[in-house]
Amino acid sequence: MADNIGYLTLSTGDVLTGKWLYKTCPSQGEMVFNTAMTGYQEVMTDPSYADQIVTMTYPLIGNYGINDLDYESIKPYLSGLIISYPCPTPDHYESKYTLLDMVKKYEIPTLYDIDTRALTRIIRKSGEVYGKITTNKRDFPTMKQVDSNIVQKVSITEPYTWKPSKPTYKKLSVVVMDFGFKHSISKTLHDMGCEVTIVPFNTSFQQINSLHPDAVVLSNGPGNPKDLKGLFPTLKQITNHYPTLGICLGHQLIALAHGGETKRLPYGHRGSNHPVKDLITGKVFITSQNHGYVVESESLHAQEWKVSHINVNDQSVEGMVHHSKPIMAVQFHPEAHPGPMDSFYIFSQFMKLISTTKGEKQHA
Ligand SMILES: NC(=O)CC[C@H](N)C(=O)O
Repeated sequence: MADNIGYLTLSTGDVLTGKWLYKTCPSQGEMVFNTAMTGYQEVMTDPSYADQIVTMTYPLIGNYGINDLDYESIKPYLSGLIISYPCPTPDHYESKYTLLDMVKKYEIPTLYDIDTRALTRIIRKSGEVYGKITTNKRDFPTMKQVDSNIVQKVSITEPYTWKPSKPTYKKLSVVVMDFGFKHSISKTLHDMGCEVTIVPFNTSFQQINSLHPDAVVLSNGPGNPKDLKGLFPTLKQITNHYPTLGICLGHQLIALAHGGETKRLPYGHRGSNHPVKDLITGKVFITSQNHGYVVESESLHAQEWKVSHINVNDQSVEGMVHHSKPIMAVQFHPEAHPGPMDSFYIFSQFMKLISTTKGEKQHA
């Protein structure tokens, strides 16, 4: 049994002992924790977790299995998975595979029987923690930050278009810039009747113009938004020209491209029950979140931007709208998956924004 023992060594000097669910190592990453009780398949396939070792705080993982429907990307990009108990006997009508099948298929280094509560306390206390999944308890992580080219590793290289199955009378076409997009974003737009074209993260303004879209979405994605500095002038041009929705990394990129600032949160927001207040309606929504950085509200030019949403727990910026241009952005995940659909209305608002802008252009 001793050869089933594996270690998670941390940049804090701590060593946690667990058992291998799938042994492939060593593997390093930024340590993050997700507090969702369900949605492990969506979490594992969300490209925003690239270069990160994800700890699930809910103790039972794998209990409803893995299906063919809930992939958020074609494959997982996370560096490792840390859990307490992997359920070997899933039960759900859509389940096709076990958690073990999944980690084996995609070769995700996975340790179980780890005290995930103790680990989460270390991450919460220390803030920025890096970890290594290894067979040697004296083998500590050398990694100090997520790769600054990580978006390039997860973005598509060739654009593709998804025609609507039931085109609506509005016939809206939307370009999604892929910084590591979750499939639920394009699926939601498609379900709303849009033609969706997904383009690589470094697509130029001219290339986007040649597609004649009605609107652009800047997707979620991994890493520090400031690492994409070279794209800010292009993103400013794009967002000044087209109705735009930014989601998570996309939200941060819009703020930076327009002269705002972002900062690192002490230990991030990752889970399915983060309360967010819509400052325009005064309503509070339970949202799905996965981010380590936030936009600094004081950095936004007040003549141009209004903070539209804040996090109820720590008052951080969760959304912004431009005063005169059709640009809106949210830090949380309105597409959910995993998590509640409470903030789905963001997509409806975006559709309205596109239609109004299109109508104004036609009447001009
Ligand atoms: N889900 C995301 O888009 C994450 C954005 C960014 N990588 C962050 O951690 O803040």
